[in-house]
Amino acid sequence: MLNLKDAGLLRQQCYINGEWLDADNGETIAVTNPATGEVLATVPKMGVAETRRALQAAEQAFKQWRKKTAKERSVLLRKWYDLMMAHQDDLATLLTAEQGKPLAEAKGEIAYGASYIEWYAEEAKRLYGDVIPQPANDKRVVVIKQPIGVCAAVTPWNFPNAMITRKAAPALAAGCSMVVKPASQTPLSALAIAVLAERAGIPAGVFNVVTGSAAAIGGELTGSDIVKKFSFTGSTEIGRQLAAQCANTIKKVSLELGGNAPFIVFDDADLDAAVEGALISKFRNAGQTCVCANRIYVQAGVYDAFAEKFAAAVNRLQVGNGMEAGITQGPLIDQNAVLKVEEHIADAIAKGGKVVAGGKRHALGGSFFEPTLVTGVTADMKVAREETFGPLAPLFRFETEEEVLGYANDTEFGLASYFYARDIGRIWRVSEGLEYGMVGLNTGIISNEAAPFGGVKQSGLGREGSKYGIEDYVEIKYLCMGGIDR
Ligand SMILES: NC(=O)c1ccc[n+]([C@@H]2O[C@H](COP(=O)([O-])OP(=O)(O)OC[C@H]3O[C@@H](n4cnc5c(N)ncnc54)[C@H](O)[C@@H]3O)[C@@H](O)[C@H]2O)c1
Ligand SMILES: O=C[C@H](O)CS(=O)(=O)O
Repeated sequence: MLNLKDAGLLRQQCYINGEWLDADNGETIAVTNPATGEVLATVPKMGVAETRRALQAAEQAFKQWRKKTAKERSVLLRKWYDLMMAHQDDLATLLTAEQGKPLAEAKGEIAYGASYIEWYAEEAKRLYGDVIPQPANDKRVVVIKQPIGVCAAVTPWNFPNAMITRKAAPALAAGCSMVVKPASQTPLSALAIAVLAERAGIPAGVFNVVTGSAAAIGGELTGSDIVKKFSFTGSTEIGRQLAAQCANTIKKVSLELGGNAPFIVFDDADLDAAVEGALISKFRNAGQTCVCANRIYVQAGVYDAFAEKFAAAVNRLQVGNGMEAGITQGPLIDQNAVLKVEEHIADAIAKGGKVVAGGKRHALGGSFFEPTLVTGVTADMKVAREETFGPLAPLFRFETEEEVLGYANDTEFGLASYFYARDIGRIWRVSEGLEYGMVGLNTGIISNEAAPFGGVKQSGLGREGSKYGIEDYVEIKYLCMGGIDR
């Protein structure tokens, strides 16, 4: 079982209005370790009634939470951050156990998730309004920002800590309260975040976690008029559905959805740096991140050299249980994820692709899969249009800058993109030409709390992180004062 220094971080109940509760009917959902298949714990299978009570608690708590000064909220968020970092090892152990990523990556996610709480503990005090030069001498115009109200969040399994704090931190900093539904595969990280919120002194009802039936809970979160802001991170398919469910109550909606990131290597790139960047962008979390390189385009003049170097690097990846030292790739989340990777590999081979590394399920069995590199990939293959969300690196060859920009932008997605080059003119032309919310230039890792993370096209709406990320949690109101000249 889990060897936690602080056993209190492992919770098997939901956190609603400051209480730890079972489902009304006592039903539970098992949480399993994707590396071993063992059952780690169970969590409540809650539904509409419990979710409604959580929203009512959040509504009541909002009334007092919004009245705290920004500085008072900032102090509590900072305590939450300090506790998260103090318990980084235990939180990482819980995360690796339920999600599978290597422990080093899990520790990195805890620090990354905590950094959003740290950032918004500071940003809370800088949520400024405006004084607008009066349009007439008898008037004065002032803009103020007020918390939007009760917020709801639905989050994915691949980053079970950071995808929650990236929403809860700006929400609470702005003076809002929140109800979170984590993915059923990875609820333990969410409940541990709630433990630390409670210990930090964040008042009952301000932060709530409900686990259970996604459709039932999601239906209440998107349908209830108590919820003024709905934030979703997950697939584009589900995001469309939930955004539509929010329409009846005209909620403010933010969506962090699927990606299909191009990773472009030009012939003036630093090839070793490009190999390093492609490796981490593609294989972080076993390829299960929304910003993973999904298509790797290499200019013809350096294609063979890059392919050789990259194949050697892919073959050095170590597959195994993320709890073990030296492991750099854990299991995929489930068998469906394995089937998706196999489907993309088979399709690529059938249409002329060549497997030069990996290519099949790992000898460890279960949902372990060999890190895979396929060359000779073309635009007619599934891997060019669909998000693989697994350890498959497809190499495409291109000749010109104009050609590769056309390939890169030929998708309904627009989240992350990457390219390696050193010519300053090319850097500006390609950066401005890529139709994505984020561009990684000579780096494969772009995510941080100071930057506005988000996508365009069908990769989402809104931004998370940075000064921009808190704006989705406030309403702007202007005061027009007359009679000033009397
Ligand atoms: N843009 C980003 O920041 C970002 C971050 C992480 C993951 N993602 C995307 O998420 C996907 C993988 O995550 P996933 O498999 O958890 O996605 P998913 O859409 O299947 O599930 C996401 C969340 O939605 C819930 N959900 C599913 N169906 C629902 C319904 N009918 N009603 C209410 N809730 C429902 C799930 O329980 C989970 O909590 C990938 O497409 C990935 O690109 C995007
Ligand atoms: O998978 C989606 C996450 O947003 C990835 S990241 O850790 O923020 O880059």
